[in-house]
This record gives sequence, structure tokens and C-alpha cells, in this order.
Amino acid sequence: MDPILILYSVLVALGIYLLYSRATKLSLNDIPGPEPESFWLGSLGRLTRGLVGVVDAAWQEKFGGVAHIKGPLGQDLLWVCDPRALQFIQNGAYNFPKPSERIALATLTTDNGLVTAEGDIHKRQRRTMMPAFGMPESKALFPIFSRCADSITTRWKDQLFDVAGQSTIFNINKWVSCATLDAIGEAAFDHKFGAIDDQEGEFIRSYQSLMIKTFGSQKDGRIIFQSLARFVPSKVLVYFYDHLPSFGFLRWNRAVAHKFAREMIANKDLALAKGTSSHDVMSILVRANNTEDEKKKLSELEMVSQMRTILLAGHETTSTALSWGLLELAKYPEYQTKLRKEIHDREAIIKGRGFNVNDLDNMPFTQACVKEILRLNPPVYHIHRVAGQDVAIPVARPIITKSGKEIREVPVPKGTRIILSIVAYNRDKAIWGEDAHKFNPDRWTNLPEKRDATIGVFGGLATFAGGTRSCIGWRFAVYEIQAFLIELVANFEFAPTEASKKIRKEPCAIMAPTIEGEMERGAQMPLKVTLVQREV
Ligand code: HEM
Repeated sequence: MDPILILYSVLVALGIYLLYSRATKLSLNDIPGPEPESFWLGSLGRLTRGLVGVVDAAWQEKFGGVAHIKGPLGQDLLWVCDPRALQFIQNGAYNFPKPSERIALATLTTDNGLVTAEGDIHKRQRRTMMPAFGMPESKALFPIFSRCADSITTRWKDQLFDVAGQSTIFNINKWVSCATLDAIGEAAFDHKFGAIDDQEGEFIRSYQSLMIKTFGSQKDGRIIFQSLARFVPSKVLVYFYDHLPSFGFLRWNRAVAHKFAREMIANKDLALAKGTSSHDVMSILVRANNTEDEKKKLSELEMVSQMRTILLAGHETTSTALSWGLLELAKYPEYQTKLRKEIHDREAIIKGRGFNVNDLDNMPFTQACVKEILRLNPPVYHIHRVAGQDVAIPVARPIITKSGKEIREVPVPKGTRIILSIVAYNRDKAIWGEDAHKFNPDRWTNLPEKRDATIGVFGGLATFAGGTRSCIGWRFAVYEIQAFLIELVANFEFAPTEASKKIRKEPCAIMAPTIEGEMERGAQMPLKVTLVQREV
């Protein structure tokens, strides 16, 4: 056969194949979205460096629940806050795994724990850990949380005793961060870190503002590298992160945390053998691991990883939520006064017994404040996933495509990186009302009966995510926030300061509070604190 004819036939066949696959291949091209700011960064510069929630709010206003955005070098990404789409992705978690480049990064922060596990390994780890995070186990921790919150009260009262007007400015974040580290130490490990007394100890320092120091203020090169990292094998990436100078602080944290975790697990094993094991999260986990069938057990590295996971996932998240919450209460004194009145009224009823979880049933405004705090300023504002295969993602509200079609399902090609916007969902006006961007705890008493889709594990909020990979420690966090709020608002009044007007919602995987131009000083939340005068 004539070779020229063969060549032509091959080229024609190839052309037909390319046309066919282009016509049948799923594409996001018809889905509306913002113009990229540049080819190099796409829209990710603004999204990852601007104040948390600002770009999300603009996209939600303009494009609704779904937007096709460009990443660095023209990559296609999907940004989602539509309730039905979030529900679909979170309920089918194993079809939407975490992107490999994100797992490589998370491995540096939590090793091979629950946060980085996928598929069957995740299922096995989660099953072993669940007994430690049930309702009764979490309720039992309430007195620990109250005690740790009280340790702030004692220190602040000491400091305010001699001050005129019994009032001064504290960096709330630092105090709350230390007390919540103590709380997680006792509740999760039956260990006293003593952070509130020694705020400069090695372990404490290795966790202070960890996320800001590691993920704050990302340079262009880092954003581009992080996007291209999807093409690099995970092992190479992990090696790379292990040697990159900008992750030096995180590596130090890892060394300190590993030493602590290994000692702790050895102690727990010993206590179990002697029959003196206690009720903290890790002891429950060690016990559960000892009774599991050999094949389902967690290895030593997995146990160490779970300790790091709990420390990381459970500490800065909760202290951040509390810091933002106290700022909102400072900005809205009428709600602060209402909350304090409910707490004092309840104190009068329980007559010095100390609060317990059952008291919360009779404190609706306190509960409303906690929900509103977690709604308005979710510490984890974005979640990252990848489409494991070609998929049509359903949406609650139809989308009008660029070509003018109305669609109820978004066609998403396999491999597409998806950003789940918790912060946008939590401020969706169709769900939370026209004042969704404002702190208003009263909204919880008159929310619309019917919502588009119930997502999340707490209050219909996306704050703790939902489905198979929802936050395992959400009850722990909610009780902790309740206990701290009750203690602090009962005893102190919070007011804004000149510096607090310059607070930024810093994007660094969590929404950290920093002061404009002072990011190198870490998380700051300077509020004026005044001792509440009480009858004796
Ligand atoms: C206000 C506090 C907290 C917030 C806002 C929060 C939020 C979240 C979110 C959004 C996720 C899902 C992340 C993803 O899938 O990419 C998550 C997962 C997780 N959280 Fe939390 N969390 C909080 C407190 C805690 C606490 C106190 C603990 C433990 C004591 C904890 C342990 C975990 C763990 C282990 C996971 C991974 C679950 C899995 O993948 O199966 N979190 N958290």
C-alpha cells in the first residue's frame, strides 16, 4: 500500500478521534466564572492571599453556587458553595479524594493520620478512632474545658486587680490558644502542657501560630508550584517538602511532636497493662486498638500520627473560632450583654455548682451565639477535593451556562481540582437571610423552615464539613467553645481597640487573626478586657 495513503489515513483517523473526544469529553468551559487575574496565577492569587471570604462573597454574588475558575498556567478548577453540590461531594467522599499534592503537604503536618488517609485505610482508622469522639465521651470532657477556661479567669483577675478601672488590653488569641492547648492536653492525652503558666515552653512555641508561619502570605512561586505539584509523584513531593527552607518551622514542630507522642503512647500502653488507663481520647484509642483484630489495628506510626492529627486539627481551629467569636461580641455589645445575662441567670439557679452540659439545654441564647460564631467565621474556610472520575455534580439552584442553557448538573472531568467554599456556604443569603454577612445570633430562632439541603454535622453549617470525612472532633469542639464562652463572658467585658480595627482574616489553611502589617508577629486579637463587677 502507498505509504502516503497510509499516512493520510492515519492523520484523518487521528483528526476524527480528536474531534470526537473533544465533542464528548466533559469540560467546564461553558460554566461561568471570573476572569483570571493573570495566566501565571489564574484566580488563585486573589483567592489565596486576599482576606478570607472576600473573593468568595464576590463570586457567590455574581455566579451563584458554582464557578469555573482558572488556576495557574490555565488549569481548570471548580469553586463550589451550592448546598446540594457540597452535600453530593461530601457524601461521596471516596469518589472525591483529597488532591495528592495537598496530601503530601498534610503529611508534613500530621504524618499518616486520619487527615491524610484515603479509602480503606481511612475507613479503618476512622472506625478505630470513633469510640473516642462519641457524644458521652465528649460530654465527659466539659469539666476539663471549664477548668482550662477558668485558668484564664484566674490569671486575668490577678493582672487586673491593681489596674485602674480593672481594665486592660490583652492579645486574646494568645491566651485562648494556650488554654485550649492545655484543654486538648488534658482531654485528649490526660497530660498537662502547662501552657497557660509557661507560654514560652518548647512544645508550646512549636504550636504557636504554626499555620501562619507555614502557610501565611504565599508568594507567586509557591502558588504556582503548589498547582503544578499534582504532576509530581507524592514521594518526591514529600522529599521536597522535607527539605524546603520555608517549612523549617513545621519540621521543628514535627520533631517536638514526635518525641512527645512516642513517650505518651508508651505511657498509655503501660497504664493499660497495669489496669490504670484513664478516659482521655488517646487512652480510649489505645484501648480500642488493643481489642481490635490484628489486621485492623493502627501501627505505631499511625498512632503517633493520630496524636499529631488531634493536636493540629483540634487546637488552632478551636482557639481561632473563640478569638473571632469574642471579637464579634466586642463589636456587638447588645448581644454580649444578652449572653452575659443568660449566663448569670443560670448561675443564680445552679448556685455555685459549676456549669455542666445539661445546663446548656436551658441556655438557648448561648447556644445561638456558638452557632453564629461558627457560622460567620469558620476557621477552616476551604476544603480541597479532586473528581476521582468524570462526574455530573447536581446543584440545588439551576445554572445558566455561558451558551445560555439552564443546567441542574455540572459536568466535571476526572482530575478536576474542586474548592469547597465553606465560608461562602455559611454566608449564603438564600439560606441564612439578607443579613448573612452580619453577626446576629437571633437569626437562629427564626431561620426559614425549609433549606435547600441539609449539610454538615452541626446546625446545618458547613463549618465541620459533612459526610464520611466530617470533622471527627466536632462535639469536642462545640463543648469546648461553649465552656470557654460561658466562663469568659460571665467574668469579663470585651470591647474593640484601635488595633482591633486593623485585624485581617489571614488565609493560611485556617482563618487566622493577624494585624495589618504585623504578620510576622503571628496571630493577634487585641481586645480591651474589663472585669465584670459582680455581687458577692
Ligand atoms: C472549631 C473547631 C474545628 C473546626 C472548625 C474543624 C473543622 C474541620 C473540617 C472542616 C474538617 C474536614 C477537613 C477536610 O476534609 O478537608 C475536619 C476534619 C477533622 N477534624 Fe476538625 N475541626 C475542629 C475541631 C476539631 C477537634 C477539636 C478535633 C479533635 C480533637 C478535630 C479533629 C479532626 C480530624 C481528625 C479530622 C479528619 C477527619 C477525617 O478525615 O475523617 N477537629 N475538621
